[in-house]
Amino acid sequence: MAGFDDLASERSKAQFDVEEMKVIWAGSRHTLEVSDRISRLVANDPVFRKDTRTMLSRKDLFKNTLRKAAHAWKRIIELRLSEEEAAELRFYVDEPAFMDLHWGMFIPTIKGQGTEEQQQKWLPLAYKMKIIGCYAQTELGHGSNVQGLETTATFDPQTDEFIIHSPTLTSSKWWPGGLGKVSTHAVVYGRLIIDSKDYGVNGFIVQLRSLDDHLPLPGITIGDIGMKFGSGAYNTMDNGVLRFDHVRIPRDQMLMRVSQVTREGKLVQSNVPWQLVYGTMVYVRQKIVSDASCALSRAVCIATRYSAVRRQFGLQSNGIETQVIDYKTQQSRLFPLLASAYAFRFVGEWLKWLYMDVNQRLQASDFSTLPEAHACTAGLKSLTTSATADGIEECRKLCGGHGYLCSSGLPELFAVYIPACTYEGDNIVLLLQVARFLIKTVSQLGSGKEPVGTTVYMGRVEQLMQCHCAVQKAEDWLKPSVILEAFEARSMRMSVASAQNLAKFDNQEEGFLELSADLVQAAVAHCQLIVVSKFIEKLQQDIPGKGVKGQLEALCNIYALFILHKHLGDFLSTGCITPKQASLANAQLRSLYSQVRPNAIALVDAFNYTDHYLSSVLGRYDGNVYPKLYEEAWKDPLNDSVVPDGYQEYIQPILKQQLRNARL
Ligand SMILES: CCCCCCCCCC/C=C/CCC/C=C/C(=O)SCCNC(=O)CCNC(=O)[C@H](O)C(C)(C)COP(=O)(O)OP(=O)(O)OC[C@H]1O[C@@H](n2cnc3c(N)ncnc32)[C@H](O)[C@@H]1OP(=O)(O)O
Ligand SMILES: Cc1cc2nc3c(=O)[nH]c(=O)nc-3n(C[C@H](O)[C@H](O)[C@H](O)COP(=O)(O)OP(=O)(O)OC[C@H]3O[C@@H](n4cnc5c(N)ncnc54)[C@H](O)[C@@H]3O)c2cc1C
Repeated sequence: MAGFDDLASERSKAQFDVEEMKVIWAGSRHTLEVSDRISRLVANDPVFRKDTRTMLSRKDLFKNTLRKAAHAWKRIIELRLSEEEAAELRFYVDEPAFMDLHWGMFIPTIKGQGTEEQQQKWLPLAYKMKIIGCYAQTELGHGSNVQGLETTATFDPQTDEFIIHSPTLTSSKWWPGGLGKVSTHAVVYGRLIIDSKDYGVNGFIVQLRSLDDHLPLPGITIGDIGMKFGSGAYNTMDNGVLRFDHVRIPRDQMLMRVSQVTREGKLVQSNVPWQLVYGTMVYVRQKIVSDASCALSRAVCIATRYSAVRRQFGLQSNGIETQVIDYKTQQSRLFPLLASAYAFRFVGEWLKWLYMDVNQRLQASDFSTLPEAHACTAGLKSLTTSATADGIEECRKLCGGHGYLCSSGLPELFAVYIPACTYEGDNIVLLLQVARFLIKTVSQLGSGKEPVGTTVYMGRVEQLMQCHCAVQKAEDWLKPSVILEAFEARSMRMSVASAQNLAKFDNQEEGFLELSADLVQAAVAHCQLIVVSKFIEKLQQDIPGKGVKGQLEALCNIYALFILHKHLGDFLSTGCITPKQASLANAQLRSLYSQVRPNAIALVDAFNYTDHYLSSVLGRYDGNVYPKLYEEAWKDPLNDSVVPDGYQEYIQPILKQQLRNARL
């Protein structure tokens, strides 16, 4: 039968060791073992079923999410899961919920911005879930501009308390996940006011609801902000609104790692940079980059499997039609996304390392790498989430009409994923941060301050401003040194051009605003260089398993040449390559697609996703698409009755011409 045979035959064609590729994708044998075991545990538990999600009303959907969250917590305790296993379990439950914010932002904020004493007091309560917390930063009037927040935290020396207040409508907290209906506590960001002086934004731990009856505490108005994009999707989350009317908290509930307020009302600064108040965002952005590869690979797995099952046109000699995956247009849309999923996986792995390294340095009072960590997390979060959101939508189109059905899994994945381009920093706002960092780095060239980390290539400014690409034949594009030089030269030249244009302005801030669209492009070029170079670095490691390295090399080249093709204007206008070299790159790309084609199914099998996680009829491991699509359609509540509700009221009168007669 179509599907079963197609995917089995595809699997038999694979030219590499899929089990070893699974290890590379997971990061290690240990991680593969944990994710494999936990994903199956979730898949086999009926409470974690997902198939009715899009049919439920908001209230039922939300209650169902609460049920799953409680069950997940119960299983974590019963099975004595480690922190790593518990995180995997929440991941595979695959339903945005208050738990994400409690574990993903509230706890990390206390760890990163609380003193030892504060950590000792709050963390045990949070770890045992005796309190549930969220991250309340964004307000109705301000999200991107954190320094523009209006909530105030005024020190009262009489009582040794802070008074938390929302002075305007626009100062209402708006968006925090988990806030609307569940959280008992929040880290609230507000302006620290002492003796009428404004000391800028800081974090404060505030209890919101009673631990006895869950009612809001006096002075607190709280609720959900309403339905969001898509059915199901992110509506499992209670994004909330919160207002304070002179709510008092003890002084020791200001997070005091960065600065402290003494009993006398004096502000004392620590030796750590004030930007650590933004630290949780760096942590979460890093996490979002890793998650981008999960979301993109999930969509790509569905679209690739379905493309091998789906046949259209072109009767072959055996009388069957062509698998759509064999069309070159399908390959040129699908395989760059497959390559991007692997590229984002490896850059995410590297970013995790970078984040851990920065953290260790911070503990030892070395703050030197913080600006680079901020630029990398901001830039890569922006690059990977934008590409993933676009990629999921492309996968939907790659699946034709059936991709538009909820049972394909793609509409919900898209709806859940797209806010990643906005939350944790709007993607354009974040790229402008990268641009500032690049302009600063360029302006310091020649000053004796050598660029470090991901900007080290800028130290070779003279060479990169003049070099000529050495490609003479298509295969030359397979050399990592050639690809790297082209990407470095493009990024260098775009940053230098932006800096030169900026220098023409008397007022730098005005110039930055005027040139911001170009600056964003320079930032994108730099971030794409990081992704390409980290993929190349990954290939320099020892990679065991028959044919595994060869496949990864092909994917790395596809990613790089696809980006080159997509941004050809940049490469040509900066003189990094010639039109002839561009056309050779295109020819090489076509040849790489042919190389990947027989391995495509095995390359998505290496993600090791269960059918439960994919939740897609089109992406089923067994390829049994048509019978299951057919079966799925009959489950729709509209099909509960043969004649629909409303027939007698609305359809019958039309058919019986009662309405027309009434008008005549
Ligand atoms: C179906 C699957 C379901 C499973 C679900 C699983 C999900 C798991 C993933 C997790 C997902 C999360 C759910 C969503 C949660 C969302 C939460 C939020 O959105 S929280 C709110 C986030 N808000 C933002 O990101 C705001 C963005 N704005 C800013 O960060 C700042 O305002 C900024 C940086 C734009 C401007 O800052 P500022 O006004 O201070 O000005 P400057 O630009 O001049 O910066 C001054 C100086 O500081 C440096 N800087 C800035 N930021 C940082 C930083 N974070 N770290 C270090 N340094 C920083 C900047 O470079 C300047 O330096 P200088 O040397 O002076 O140039
Ligand atoms: C699903 C979801 C979950 C969220 N969860 C949380 C949470 O848990 N806690 C929390 O505190 N917040 C949360 N947020 C809020 C989120 O962090 C903000 O929405 C985000 O930071 C963007 O800010 P904004 O909404 O103010 O966008 P705006 O800044 O108003 O953006 C509007 C437009 O203006 C542009 N723009 C803004 N500034 C500039 C500039 N300087 N230069 C050029 N263009 C600019 C943007 O690019 C965008 O196109 C969440 C948001 C969503 C959607």
